[in-house]
Amino acid sequence: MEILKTKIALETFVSPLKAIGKKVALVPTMGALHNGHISLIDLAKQSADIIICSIFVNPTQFTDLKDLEKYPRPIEHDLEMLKNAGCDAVFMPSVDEMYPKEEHWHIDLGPAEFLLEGEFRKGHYQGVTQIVKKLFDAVKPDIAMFGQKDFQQVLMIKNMVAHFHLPIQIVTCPIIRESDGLAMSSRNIHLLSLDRENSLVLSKALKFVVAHFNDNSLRKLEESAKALFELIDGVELDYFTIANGDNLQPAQSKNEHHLVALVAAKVGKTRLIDNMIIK
Ligand SMILES: Nc1ncnc2c1ncn2[C@@H]1O[C@H](COP(=O)(O)OP(=O)(O)OP(=O)(O)O)[C@@H](O)[C@H]1O
Ligand SMILES: CC(C)(CO)[C@@H](O)C(=O)[O-]
Ligand code: BAL
Repeated sequence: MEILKTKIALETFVSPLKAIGKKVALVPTMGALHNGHISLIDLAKQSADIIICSIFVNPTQFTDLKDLEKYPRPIEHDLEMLKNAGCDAVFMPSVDEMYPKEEHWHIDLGPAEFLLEGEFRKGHYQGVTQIVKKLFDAVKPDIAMFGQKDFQQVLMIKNMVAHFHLPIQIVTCPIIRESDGLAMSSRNIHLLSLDRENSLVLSKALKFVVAHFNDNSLRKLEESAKALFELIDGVELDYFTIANGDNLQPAQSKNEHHLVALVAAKVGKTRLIDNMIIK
């Protein structure tokens, strides 16, 4: 597995492969890898010849400095996991490599930018699309894999790709969960034992809404889900919503084509997100 730290090294690796017609997949990550990330690598292998994983903790998408400072960075373990998964190359640039000079970035991502995560992490999706565009420019992949766990992120990245007319296929990969239902996430490492137990309320509330979808109105379902959070000390709900899966506006009718339940909550000091597609 190649370890590439500069854009020049990346280009030297990838250009000859593209020149002979190899299909290149990019799996962007911030490291602290788990089986959710590995599932993205596995799916990439099914649709491309060369798999490149990027590891970069992108400062411009963090709205909370403490969150950035304590983001886990177990790089040796990550490299071992990627090698075992059959990844061809890892792109792990420094902050200076990706941001050599101060720059302004602002693109129109549509009204969904300001909802949900965009409301609680203001400017987050400008930072995410800024770095993903840089990664796309550096790798020039044919296809890029993203997790459904970051549902809104996939929507924002698709909007960015449309904005720049990039010829890149964006694939949404299913959420990988622990056996008790908790969605795998790099930040789960911060959950102390009681928090770990309490964290199950996210997936339980989502499952409740999916299971009882036909029994009640949308607003009643949301109320019942929210009530589950009130029962637990040490969990602070940011939002629980049933939304239109195409634009993330609160769903107005059960007849809408795509519906998704989305949740974000602070469990102890750790903020978690999760979602389940209803239809
Ligand atoms: N449980 C999961 N199942 C499938 N994909 C996942 C899962 N967790 C993360 N991903 C995807 O992996 C990619 C990289 O995510 P990232 O490195 O931020 O990891 P993470 O676990 O989401 O970390 P955190 O949410 O704590 O930042 C993203 O596209 C993300 O959606
Ligand atoms: C897509 C991404 C790698 C951009 O930094 C990040 O937001 C993530 O890990 O989901
Ligand atoms: N997985 C999304 C990246 C972030 O939380 O910043």
